[in-house]
Amino acid sequence: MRLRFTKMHGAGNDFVVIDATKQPLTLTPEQMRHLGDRRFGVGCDQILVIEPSTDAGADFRYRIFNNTGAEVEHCGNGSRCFVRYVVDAGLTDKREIHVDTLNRRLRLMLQDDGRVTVNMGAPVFEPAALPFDPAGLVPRLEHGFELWPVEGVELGVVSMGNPHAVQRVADVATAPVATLGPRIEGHARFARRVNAGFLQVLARDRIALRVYERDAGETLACGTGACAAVVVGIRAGWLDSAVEVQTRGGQLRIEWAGGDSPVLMTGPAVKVFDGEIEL
Ligand SMILES: N[C@@H](CCC[C@H](N)C(=O)O)C(=O)O
Repeated sequence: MRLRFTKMHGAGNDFVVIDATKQPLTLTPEQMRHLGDRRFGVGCDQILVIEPSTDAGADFRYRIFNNTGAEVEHCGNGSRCFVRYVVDAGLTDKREIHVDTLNRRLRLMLQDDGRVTVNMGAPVFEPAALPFDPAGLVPRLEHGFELWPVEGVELGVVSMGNPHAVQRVADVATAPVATLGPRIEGHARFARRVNAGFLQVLARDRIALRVYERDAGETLACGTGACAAVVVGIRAGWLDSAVEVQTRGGQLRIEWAGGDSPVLMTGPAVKVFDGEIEL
């Protein structure tokens, strides 16, 4: 099969985007892995498949697969690329788009400067939502927020639709992302594994962040990871309600008013090239 695709990135988190709005497409996990392979395939962190909506309230449905072929619930940087793609491909003339993912409906807005703002929904802090098993652990409370001792560090756990465990570090440049990241990602307390964030507070409105993503390993940016880090930082009393997040691949802006209010994420979405590959 010859497959047409578009390569895109959001702050360096890169995607193979596939338009399945006109005809259904099913790729095997092996085909996904081939697409994701940076030497033998195209190369990407995630694969995004855009489908027609199955619900009257949404404009599209989009599915997200890590480059291992595993389907996941949410991808912040990918959702911005999704909007850029459907607008540039003429699949919609709207600037405010509603899309269904595996477990959330997102509202996304294309800004005049080309950046995209995504209403990411509300964070969920209950350990069961990740799921995270805290049995036998005694958390340290920081401004009333639970930081859980796991692998010798303190983790704030939060679901943004997908699972995140965030730790504060003194310096992201020297943080043990490559060694500790996989240990947290695959820790037995996270039954569906977890994205491991390393957060450095630079000021009350500015952080630096690295994320060791579930399946994909460290990426240049993680949108849901940025949301998770900021909401953990706000709940722990380290951050104000609007924060610039410096990732290794670019800058994201995250806003959260607390409680049940949604997290807003604004950032870039860039097309790299169109291509075709034999699968
Ligand atoms: N890069 C993404 C997150 C992709 C999914 C993640 N690796 C998971 O397994 O949950 C983002 O920008 O949010």
